[in-house]
Amino acid sequence: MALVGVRVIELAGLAPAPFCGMILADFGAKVIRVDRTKVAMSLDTQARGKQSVAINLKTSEGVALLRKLCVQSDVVLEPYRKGVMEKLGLGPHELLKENPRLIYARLTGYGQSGSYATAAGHDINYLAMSGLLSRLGRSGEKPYAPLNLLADFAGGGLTCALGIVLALLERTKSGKGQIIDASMVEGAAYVGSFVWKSRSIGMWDRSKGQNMLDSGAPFYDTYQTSDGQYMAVGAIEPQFYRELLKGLELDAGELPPQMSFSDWPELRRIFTERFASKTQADWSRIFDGIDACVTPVLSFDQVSSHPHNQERASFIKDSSRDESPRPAPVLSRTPAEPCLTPDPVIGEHTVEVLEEYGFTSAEIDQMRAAGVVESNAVKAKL
Ligand SMILES: CCCCCCCCCCCC[C@H](C)C(=O)SCCNC(=O)CCNC(=O)[C@H](O)C(C)(C)COP(=O)(O)OP(=O)(O)OC[C@H]1O[C@@H](n2cnc3c(N)ncnc32)[C@H](O)[C@@H]1OP(=O)(O)O
Repeated sequence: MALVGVRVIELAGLAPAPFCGMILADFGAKVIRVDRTKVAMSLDTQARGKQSVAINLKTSEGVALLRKLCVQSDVVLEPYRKGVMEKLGLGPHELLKENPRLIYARLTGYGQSGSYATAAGHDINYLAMSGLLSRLGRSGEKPYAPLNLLADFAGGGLTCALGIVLALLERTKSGKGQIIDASMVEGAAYVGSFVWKSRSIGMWDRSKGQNMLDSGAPFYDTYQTSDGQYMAVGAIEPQFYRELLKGLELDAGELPPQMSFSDWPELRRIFTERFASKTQADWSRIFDGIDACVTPVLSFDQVSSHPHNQERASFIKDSSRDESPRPAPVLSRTPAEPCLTPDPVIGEHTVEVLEEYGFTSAEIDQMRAAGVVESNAVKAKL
């Protein structure tokens, strides 16, 4: 795997940093999540392949321990509000002094500077501040956040993982680490570069929900089928649009032109009526093999049994038979090998990791007795 040999210390966070850590683990990094002590259970649902060490950072010994782990690693990934790590004496400048090769990734909403830097927030706030949220949603309706995918994951976790991999690559030349300031506002805005930059060709001249790709166009939308399912239509180019009409058994000569904005409501009405006349399975059969850019909107239950996804093994099952997406993209020589065993319980690997980082059994026992660290065994399932 591409990242074998890379050691990552991930401070436990809510959603974006865990995803970033999981990407690194999927591609071979050893990712050690630092959890709090005295916590009933972890909220990290993206812990695949990680180890867990539980440290009480409200003790000076806990902070000293974390410092040792960080300076003997390649990457630190921290998801806290600006200033939290500095308050602990674990800011990047201190740690980089001890380990100049360290890559110190800071994944926050607003970044490390600016007047919002210390403000709390969540995906929807970051998306709002990126400008993108103002463009999302149907015409005449309020802006709509597409789950917490854009800021937390695309602009946050994924962009931060890119930053870490870039810094690792650069380190092979310079021998030096660096600090990564990953702001989810900026990451989301960057993911939205197409929207920003395609304004110059008039793609977004109309208001929200009335443009080609924001649910304005009838040929780029979803339609309900007679069994209450949906089909997705993305027939933008004229040759695919022609095939769409063919599949729907509509006569182009009797319809308004594809690009006539004023006729879009009427076209949508016709498509809606047509799609409502057959089931999703019927439409899938009709459009399979036609280059019309029409596909079923698959539910989580349907997705892994769809022949295409099955043929590519795009979804995997872990040892509990829980299904999730296989890591992407696929690398030809060094693909990801996602761990299929259960996620770690908090403190499951405390002893193992501390031993690996050079602590003696006596030191570990002493820290456990003093409540600096906690180690927990996996409960047997009856
Ligand atoms: C009913 C509610 C249940 C909740 C269930 C939740 C289920 C999961 C749902 C996921 C939802 C995801 C949502 C939509 C998101 O958008 S997640 C993205 C959130 N934003 C970010 O990550 C941006 C960067 N982070 C932040 O801005 C802030 O961390 C935050 C998310 C607003 C949370 O703020 P807050 O709780 O005040 O924490 P922070 O200021 O970061 O300080 C953390 C404090 O914790 C301490 N800490 C850390 N590790 C340890 C440890 N091992 N042991 C002891 N203490 C620890 C730190 O030292 C720090 O303490 P202090 O400096 O406050 O004294």
